[in-house]
Amino acid sequence: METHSRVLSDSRKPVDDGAIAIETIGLTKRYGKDVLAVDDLDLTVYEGEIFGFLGPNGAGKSTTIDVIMDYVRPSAGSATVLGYDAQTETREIHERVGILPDGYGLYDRLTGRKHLEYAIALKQSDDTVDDLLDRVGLDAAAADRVVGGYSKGMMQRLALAIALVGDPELLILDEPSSGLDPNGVRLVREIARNHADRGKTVFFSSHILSQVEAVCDRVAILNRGRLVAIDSIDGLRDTLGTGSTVTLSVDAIPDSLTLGELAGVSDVAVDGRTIRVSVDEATAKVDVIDRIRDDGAAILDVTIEESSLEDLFSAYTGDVPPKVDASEVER
Ligand SMILES: Nc1ncnc2c1ncn2[C@@H]1O[C@H](COP(=O)(O)OP(=O)(O)OP(=O)(O)O)[C@@H](O)[C@H]1O
Repeated sequence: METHSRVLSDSRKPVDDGAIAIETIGLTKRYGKDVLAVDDLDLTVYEGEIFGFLGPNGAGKSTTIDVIMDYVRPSAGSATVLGYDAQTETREIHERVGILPDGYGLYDRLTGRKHLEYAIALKQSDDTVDDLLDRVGLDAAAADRVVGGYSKGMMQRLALAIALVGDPELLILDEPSSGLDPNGVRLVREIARNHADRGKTVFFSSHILSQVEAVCDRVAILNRGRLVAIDSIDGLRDTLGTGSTVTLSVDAIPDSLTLGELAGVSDVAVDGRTIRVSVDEATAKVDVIDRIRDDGAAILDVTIEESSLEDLFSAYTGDVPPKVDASEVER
């Protein structure tokens, strides 16, 4: 398989290259001699974007976030957040950023309410606890219990509420959907959209493509510490031709099936009264449906399966991403 070692060009920059929310230049982080967690990363995120930061486990996403929040120091390169230097103007950054970290950092013996009260005091915000609870779907009774008894989903909702305190200019979400049920996943998306609709920035880090693609304007793909692509999801799919599969049930297979002639169609397979069509251009999906009707078949059902993150990763890196054993990672 072809390996894309260069960073593909960005086909969907905001029309008006507005103010910059996050910028890293040559950012590099080594742990000891052997681990190169982030490797010469140049990244620009614009204000008002929902920016997806995608990569398999161990790609360096959390380390990048750790550097831009000054939780760890880079080995080389620099980062700015909202125009402030990540290393020398940390206070200014922390006042303006809300972060949902990977791993909750919550205290078992404190109630959810106490956590929020502390966060509100720290940010000197006029938010109310009840309003924040409401935004993340935690009820008041749950908030009065200690966090030690919370489910993973409840902890994630509480951590999200803490990130929202003070209505930050930049919201950093590191694997925000972990532990959440589908309603919680939807809630994260709504919160991200609502934030961006009000001109604020969301940096959404995840290894799950479906969650990123549903909400992000642009994405960067990180692999083994290196930026391998930065574009919209559709742009990535189009560039790579990893495309989607359209599966159609029809009343009868037409005598002359002319789908193979369509631009953007790479493969057609027929099984009984099911037609499976691989397309490598987003616009070809609708053309496939039109053409089958023109060929004389009635369509009874259609499903569309987009290429998975694994397909995209494989296309960019030429191999399956490495899995990192959590026990190997000292935090
Ligand atoms: N404190 C540390 N000491 C040593 N190595 C580390 C440390 N933190 C991270 N690493 C290593 O750096 C690399 C990048 O890890 P990082 O956690 O940034 O990746 P990630 O993309 O966020 O993945 P995940 O989603 O699994 O957290 C991995 O190889 C990891 O083992």
